[in-house]
Amino acid sequence: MERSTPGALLVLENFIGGKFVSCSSHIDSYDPSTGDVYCRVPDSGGEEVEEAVQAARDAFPAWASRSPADRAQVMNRLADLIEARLEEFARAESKDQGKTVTFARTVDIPRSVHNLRFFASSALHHTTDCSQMEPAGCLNYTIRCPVGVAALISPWNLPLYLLTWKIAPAIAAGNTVVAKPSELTSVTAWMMCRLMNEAGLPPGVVNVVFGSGMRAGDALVSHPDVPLVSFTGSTATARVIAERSAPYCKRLSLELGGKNPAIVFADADLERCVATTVRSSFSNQGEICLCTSRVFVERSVYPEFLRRFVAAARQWKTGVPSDPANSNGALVSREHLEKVRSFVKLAWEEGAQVHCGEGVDKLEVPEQNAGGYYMLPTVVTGATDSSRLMQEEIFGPVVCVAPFDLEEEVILRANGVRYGLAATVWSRDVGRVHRVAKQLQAGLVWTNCWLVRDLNLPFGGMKNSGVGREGGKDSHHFFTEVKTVTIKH
Ligand SMILES: NC(=O)c1ccc[n+]([C@@H]2O[C@H](COP(=O)([O-])OP(=O)(O)OC[C@H]3O[C@@H](n4cnc5c(N)ncnc54)[C@H](O)[C@@H]3O)[C@@H](O)[C@H]2O)c1
Ligand SMILES: N/C(=C\C=C\C=O)C(=O)O
Repeated sequence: MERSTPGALLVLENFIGGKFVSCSSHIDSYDPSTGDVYCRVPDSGGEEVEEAVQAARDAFPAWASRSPADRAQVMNRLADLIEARLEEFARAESKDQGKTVTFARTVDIPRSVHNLRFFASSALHHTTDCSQMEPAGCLNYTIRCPVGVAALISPWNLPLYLLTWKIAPAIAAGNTVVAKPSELTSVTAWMMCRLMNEAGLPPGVVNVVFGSGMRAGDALVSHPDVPLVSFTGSTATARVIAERSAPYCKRLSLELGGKNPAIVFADADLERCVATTVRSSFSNQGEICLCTSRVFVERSVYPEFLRRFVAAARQWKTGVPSDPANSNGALVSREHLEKVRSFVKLAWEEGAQVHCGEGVDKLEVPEQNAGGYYMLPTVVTGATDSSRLMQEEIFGPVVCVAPFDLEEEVILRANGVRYGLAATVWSRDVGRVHRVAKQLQAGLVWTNCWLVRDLNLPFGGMKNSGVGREGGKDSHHFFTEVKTVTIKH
């Protein structure tokens, strides 16, 4: 059972039309590092969503008619205000999500600031198409217009980072939005709302409705006045959203789960490869959609890789999120911890080998954190390609390692899952890198690195990992309608 913290709890309110509006019912939110309730999140439903959509509709004409430069100025002010409170945001993100303060301070919050600045600036540089038709004497050109009220739904793993990844391109293009963050991690979105008026954002341009997917989320995606939904989350939820949106033919962007392979060829720089693969497998407790979940290693270097990898995984310290010595904090919730643990249990039951972590090493946390949702980085070998461990998204600090013999074989095995989000290839042979990258079914392929991101380039997944792409031009296209104008001169 979760324990309850005595004393005053943080109580969040919805942000609608530039004002905080209280809600009559709430959902408890837990501090994953202790298991204590520390915050109450509005349990919004149809009524609150209706109010927010109305506010966004009212604000749309004026915001859409502002120049991109004008909109960029407001967005940059919001970025500055968040940046000035970086430490406060980082600590709140850590307490809400379980991640280390170091990770929030160096990744989540700087990246949220960057999202706002990047999309503010990139909106100033988009061009449209133009063509002349001779001898008809016609000039054709395109115009891009904002779509209207955008529904933005985000998950719990990178709360402010993924929310700003959607809010920034949506409002930069002139849309107004109703956002719904995950009910598990709502605090930094609420903190950002507290800065919106000061940044000069007109009331109703950004509205945030907090609550569960089943109530607030469902009301939002099925609202007839919301023509566009950008969703990041699980594939299962995406299917429900697609069904609920279908009667209205809504425009959808779906950024979903992954089962990302890393492929290590014998000529790889093993030292760098091991260090980066430990990071790609376990960063943020393995709770990043881009985390490595399956590592295929060419047989001649497999024993050496495994020895070094297990040793490095043991060095990836797990514990209290505020301690700078720790690389990992706690998983987001008790339910999620149990789910991730169940995969390791399955590994034991199926006769796979667990080399370190869960069930092998001892995790030590102070007495006051005993109720927290901690789990050590866990390395498994001997799982078959068709096993649930090798097929299903685990989304926690568990990685499977397996040997391979041939290039063609490993491509087939890497592609042999329903997902297709990201892959990593380790080799010094440029020809091979190009050949393999081309054949991998993944929206992103990193070679000799991981998580290097240029926001100008498309981001998204193939197969069950998503529909559409976001980033730079792709986000601009998603958040605008294009129209062709023909003039006979
Ligand atoms: N591809 C990416 O960019 C990316 C990034 C981060 C996370 N993810 C994926 O997200 C998943 C983990 O996040 P999660 O557990 O929060 O996902 P989730 O699908 O359970 O929830 C995501 C969001 O959708 C809302 N939601 C749930 N049911 C809904 C419904 N019926 N209608 C509308 N909204 C609903 C939730 O409240 C939450 O805000 C993993 O699968 C992970 O891979 C993908
Ligand atoms: N959207 C991005 C990352 C998503 C991570 C998922 O957990 C990004 O880097 O732009």
